[in-house]
Amino acid sequence: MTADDLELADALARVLSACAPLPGERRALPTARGRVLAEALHARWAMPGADVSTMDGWAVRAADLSPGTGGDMSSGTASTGGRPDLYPEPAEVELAVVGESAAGHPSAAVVGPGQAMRISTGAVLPPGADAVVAQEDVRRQGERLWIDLTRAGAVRPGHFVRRAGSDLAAGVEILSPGTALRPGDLALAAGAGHADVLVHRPPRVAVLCTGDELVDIGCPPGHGQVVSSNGLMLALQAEAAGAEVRDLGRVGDEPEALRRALADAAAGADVVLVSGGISVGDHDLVWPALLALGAEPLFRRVRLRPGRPLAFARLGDARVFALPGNPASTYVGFELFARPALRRLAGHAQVERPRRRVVLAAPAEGAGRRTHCVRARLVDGRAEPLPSQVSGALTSLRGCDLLILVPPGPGLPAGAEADALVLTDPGSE
Ligand SMILES: Nc1nc2c(c(=O)[nH]1)N[C@H]1C(S)=C(S)[C@@H](COP(=O)(O)OP(=O)(O)OC[C@H]3O[C@@H](n4cnc5c(N)ncnc54)[C@H](O)[C@@H]3O)O[C@H]1N2
Ligand code: MOO
Repeated sequence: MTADDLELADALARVLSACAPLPGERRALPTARGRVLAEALHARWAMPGADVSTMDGWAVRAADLSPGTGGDMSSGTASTGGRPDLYPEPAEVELAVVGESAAGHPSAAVVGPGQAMRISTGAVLPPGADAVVAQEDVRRQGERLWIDLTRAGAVRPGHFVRRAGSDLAAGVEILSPGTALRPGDLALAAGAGHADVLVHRPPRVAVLCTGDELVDIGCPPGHGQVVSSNGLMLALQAEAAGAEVRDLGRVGDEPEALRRALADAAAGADVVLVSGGISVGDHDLVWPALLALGAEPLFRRVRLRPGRPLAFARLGDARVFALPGNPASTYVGFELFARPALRRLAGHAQVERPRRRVVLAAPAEGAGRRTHCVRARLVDGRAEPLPSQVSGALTSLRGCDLLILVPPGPGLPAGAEADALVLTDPGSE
């Protein structure tokens, strides 16, 4: 460990200062899910555009249904539980049927005193009417209608009516810049008059694995060989973070080939993710290759386990993350640094994984002067470190829900509290 090793927060700050939201592009709504809005959206019209019924039933004048206001209170037979009642409330009001207002077919006819118009859910309230009675609360015979007041209850103006503009007034802001668009947001944009939106362009990511020992997925490894699983993992992690990924496969530990592969990866990419070859061995050639290509070094190592030899540089327009080849180091390095970079480029306001204070179900080992990023599962609300924490062990990533940030020092006992980054919400996927 050297004085050059950066604290995690400092390293992340350097990463983020090299990333600004990418320019906007217009997208049709069906293709904008998950994208981040680069403009404020306003309602092009009020919603609903007119007073509409919320029930299938009858558009009426509320005054006709209130005793003593002129409706035909035909049968004063309200139930009084068998007792004689000196002032019986009328149980029914009789109205005359006039026309229909159906959804998509507003009626221009006026509902006059003593009249009711057939109306469906979502249909425009006709002129003259100010309330709706549900069809379950009436009886109809030909052109006559009797409203059962004991069932309908107090029918005041606005009863079962959704007022014009009650959802949204015309011109109000409906979605602000920086909103990550979800299906409900896009439905709102559509309803309020938009067919497309200005969203940040997604970051373009190139993934490259290095190492003479690597063989392709599906090939049985020979003696001393390993399957190159990091490329797949990084491509999927980057895709899940909203990036467009170009997987360049693998390149051997040969300087010229590596330089060519890195230059190719950087061309047209916003971010390059390189796995392996970033330690200090004779065959760790990624850093020298980046420097030879003229990359601007931004940091070389971080106080992190797994993932100490994690380097960051700028090569042309691309930000290059040189991630250590051990699978857990690659995984953790992506989560802590590359994912926030991709989210910043994509325009998200919240770039880091949500943090949660967790209680440890078992002890978590410390990593000396480094933060130990312990892979863990969430079990009954407690953080249970996965059995293996070896950076070269793929099993140390199996079912990983959380990255517990064990501070530098001797570690934490069972029952202790620690901050953790939440990777998944168990049961939600
Ligand atoms: N003298 C020192 N040696 C090492 C140090 C150090 O500080 N001084 N750091 C160690 C640490 S910590 C790590 S982490 C590794 C990082 O090494 P590299 O980034 O150079 O990675 P490689 O040597 O290329 O590979 C390490 C390991 O991972 C396997 N690997 C590589 N690529 C893939 C892939 N695409 N898919 C799956 N597995 C991969 C590789 O076979 C090795 O087993 O350096 C330590 N050494
Ligand atoms: O830092 Mo390395 O990633 O511990 O194995």
